[in-house]
Amino acid sequence: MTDNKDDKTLGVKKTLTLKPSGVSQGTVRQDMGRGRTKAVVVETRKRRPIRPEDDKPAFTAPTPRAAEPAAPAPRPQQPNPPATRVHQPTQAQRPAAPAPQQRQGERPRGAVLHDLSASEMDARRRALVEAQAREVIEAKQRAEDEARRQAEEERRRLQEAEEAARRAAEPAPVEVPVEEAPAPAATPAPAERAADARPGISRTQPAAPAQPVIGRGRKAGNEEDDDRGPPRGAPVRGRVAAPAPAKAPARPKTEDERRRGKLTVTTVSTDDDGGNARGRSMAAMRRRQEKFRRSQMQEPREKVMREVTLPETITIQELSQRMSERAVDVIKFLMKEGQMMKPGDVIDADLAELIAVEFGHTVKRVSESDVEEGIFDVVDDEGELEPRPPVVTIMGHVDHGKTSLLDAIRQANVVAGEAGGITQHIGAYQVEQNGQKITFIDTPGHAAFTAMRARGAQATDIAILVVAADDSVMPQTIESINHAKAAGVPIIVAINKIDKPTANAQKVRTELLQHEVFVESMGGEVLDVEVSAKNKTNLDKLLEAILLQAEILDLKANPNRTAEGTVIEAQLDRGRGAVATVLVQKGTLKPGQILVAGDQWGRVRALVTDKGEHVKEAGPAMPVEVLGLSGTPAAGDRFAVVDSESRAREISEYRQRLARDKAAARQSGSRGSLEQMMSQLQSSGLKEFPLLIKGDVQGSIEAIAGALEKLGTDEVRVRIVHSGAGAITESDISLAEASNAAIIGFNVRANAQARAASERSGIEIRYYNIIYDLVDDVKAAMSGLLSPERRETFLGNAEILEVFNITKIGKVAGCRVTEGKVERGAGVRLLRDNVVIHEGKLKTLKRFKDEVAEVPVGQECGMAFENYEDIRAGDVIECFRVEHITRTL
Ligand SMILES: Nc1nc2c(ncn2[C@@H]2O[C@H](COP(=O)(O)OP(=O)(O)OP(=O)(O)O)[C@@H](O)[C@H]2O)c(=O)[nH]1
Repeated sequence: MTDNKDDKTLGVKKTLTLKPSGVSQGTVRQDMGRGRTKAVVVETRKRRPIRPEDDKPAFTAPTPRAAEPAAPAPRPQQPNPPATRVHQPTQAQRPAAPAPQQRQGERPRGAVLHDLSASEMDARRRALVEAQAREVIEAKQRAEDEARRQAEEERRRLQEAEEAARRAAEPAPVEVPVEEAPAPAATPAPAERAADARPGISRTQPAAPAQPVIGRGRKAGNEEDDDRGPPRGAPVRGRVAAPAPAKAPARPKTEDERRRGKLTVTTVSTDDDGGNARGRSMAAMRRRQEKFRRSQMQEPREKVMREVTLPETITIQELSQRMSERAVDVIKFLMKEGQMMKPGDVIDADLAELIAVEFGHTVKRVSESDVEEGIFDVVDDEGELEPRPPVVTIMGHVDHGKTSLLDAIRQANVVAGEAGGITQHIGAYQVEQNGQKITFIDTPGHAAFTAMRARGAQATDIAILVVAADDSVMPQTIESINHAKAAGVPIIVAINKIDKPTANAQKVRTELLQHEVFVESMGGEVLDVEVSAKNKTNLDKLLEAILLQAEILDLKANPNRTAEGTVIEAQLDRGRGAVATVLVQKGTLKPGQILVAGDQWGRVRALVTDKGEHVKEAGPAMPVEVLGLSGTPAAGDRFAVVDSESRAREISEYRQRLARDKAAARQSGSRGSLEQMMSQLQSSGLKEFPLLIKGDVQGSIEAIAGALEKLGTDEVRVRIVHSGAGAITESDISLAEASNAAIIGFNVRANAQARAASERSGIEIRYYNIIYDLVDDVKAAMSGLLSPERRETFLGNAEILEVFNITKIGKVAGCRVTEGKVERGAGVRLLRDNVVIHEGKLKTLKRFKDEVAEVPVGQECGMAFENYEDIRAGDVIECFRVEHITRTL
């Protein structure tokens, strides 16, 4: 059926399709079997020009054109057909071959044509021409669409199947020897002609696989030859099929091939992307997208220029924040400059300015002390001032009766409660006389407290100089006079112990003259009162003298403003945290306010008076305990209320830096443990050795510092590089390391990081709980008489998780060993907030029900102390071993 139709068409087309060249192309539909068909674009190249003699018409055509394609194409010889390289042979092509034979039999039709008139013939011809032209165009269009669709499908399939699909596709080409249609005379159907127009495909395609085997250049050359060389109709099948298809994509196309745009499944699948993109995988696509995204992200943001306020020192983090830059960028910049730093590192203003300018900002350098501006020494209007109680400090030589006198006044017996009779803690309290309040600051009289006394004098309005009538003026009496005079504080002389038979008040007055203290009875203005603390004699007179003096001083303050004052003492209280005894000097302090005290800050949690009462406010000249600070400030530090936490933090950070700088400034070049320093003292004649003292309360530290200072001679003395209340921290170790100081812990312990740091740096930490032991040790060392060393080895720490009350045994701590190990028989200490609560021995060490010799880290155990039961969950049990080693220098 199809054949007949073709025949008919061919017969007509023969007269219409004379093409100038030997190349034509089109699409043919191929039967794929099982009802599937596929359109394939083919190209047919005719090698030999059509010779006129071949076009012998079978019948006489009325038009010249009819004569052209008449020659029946001799069927091409089988060995030499020009191969139409098509992936699948087209069925449509095959019928083309027998066409000439069939045309032979059409002669009768031609005879009929002769009977038609010329006009009829022309009309028919035109109609045919037009019909065919339409058909050709439509067929071409369909063929192109189909080819595109097929190509797209194929490409997609091939991409998915990658190499495997390609391999399957490449070797498959079926070489269809296309009959050498002798001329346009063959006049194939339009679709066929389109397909025939691409015969070259078949010839070039096979060349590709062969190439990698021998050599690209030579092979390519051969192919070129083959393309042109073989006689018309010569089959190229052998060359086509042979090559390894896997290598095909690697073969570069020849220029000729590109120009011709030959189409194979492979080229169809690749050419859409220009051929090169064929191998691009999804991963590559994703990488490309990712790269693009990154490049987008890395685009510089729009810069916002800022004026960055720079203090003298600043952390990188803070600087970054002020510049609104990322700290990591600042660190990167510093890395480029060869400096490895962390966000928390402190840099000086010069470097900070360099960085800020580099990041495109301007800087405004300020003095660090600016942060305190407007906080302290705020001047009040005269009209706002109200009378306030006087603040009195009692000063004098040791044992002249200062505490006794204060006790007598306060009607409380503090002396009896003091360890060794020495006042170690400074207190402050208020008493009332005739309805008027007087604030007393209890500065201990021991020589060790010299420094504290000096500070106390600054906070006070009136100094009571206690001089024992039986002892008269002594060195510390003179020192006290000097401090009071330096502070511009008026003195009231209390001549104590007048009850004693050896008392000589007049001698005291006379001797005071030598130190420019002129009492009233000697023609001066200094009030003097003869008292007996023991018998409470003339205490009223003393208080009246104080009030009289206060009246002369006309003491006033504005209670209606933010509070400001001085820290009298501070300590780390077990359970209450940091507790600071402060003296409010201006304004009124209230709970909830934010306080900066020294280098510490905090929100006031509670205010407690000297009598233990919680109060809602503390006005001028009122001493009060403040709870809620982040740490313990130093005695003598000034405090003030600020409006925000950030301000408080800023000020406290500034003050911490200031303290660090001061400490660093004090550091010396010497280095070593206590023994090393002592040996250095002896061998090199070193004049001083540095110590860092940490204690449980400020008072103890002052006592230790004073005692150690007192040991000093013209040749050698102790230099305290730093002292403070609280646990020994890593920063203490680094300071000790920098200044080569030994560390003394008085009733405190080093935390884990500090211990590790001390081991690393070889800084010795000595623990004491009795001042005299400490002083004796240092004294012995200073005089070169070293007793056997008591070396303590830290074994481990265990945290108390729970406390059990067991009948007959008592309290047992359920613990987990958090560090090292715990040994039975070793020494143990109970630590609460790193402060030693108890030191002793273990009564029991159990794992489950069994008594064990030791418990390693990570395990849980039960522990109970000998003769001690005040244990709480959260406490830490420190386990240590003690060795006594004879010292050798
Ligand atoms: N006879 C007599 N003895 C007194 C009097 N006042 C104090 N004492 C004694 O003097 C000794 C020292 O008294 P303290 O009050 O501790 O003297 P202090 O100046 O506070 O001493 P430190 O705290 O060590 O600086 C004690 O033994 C008191 O009993 C007094 O008025 N008469």
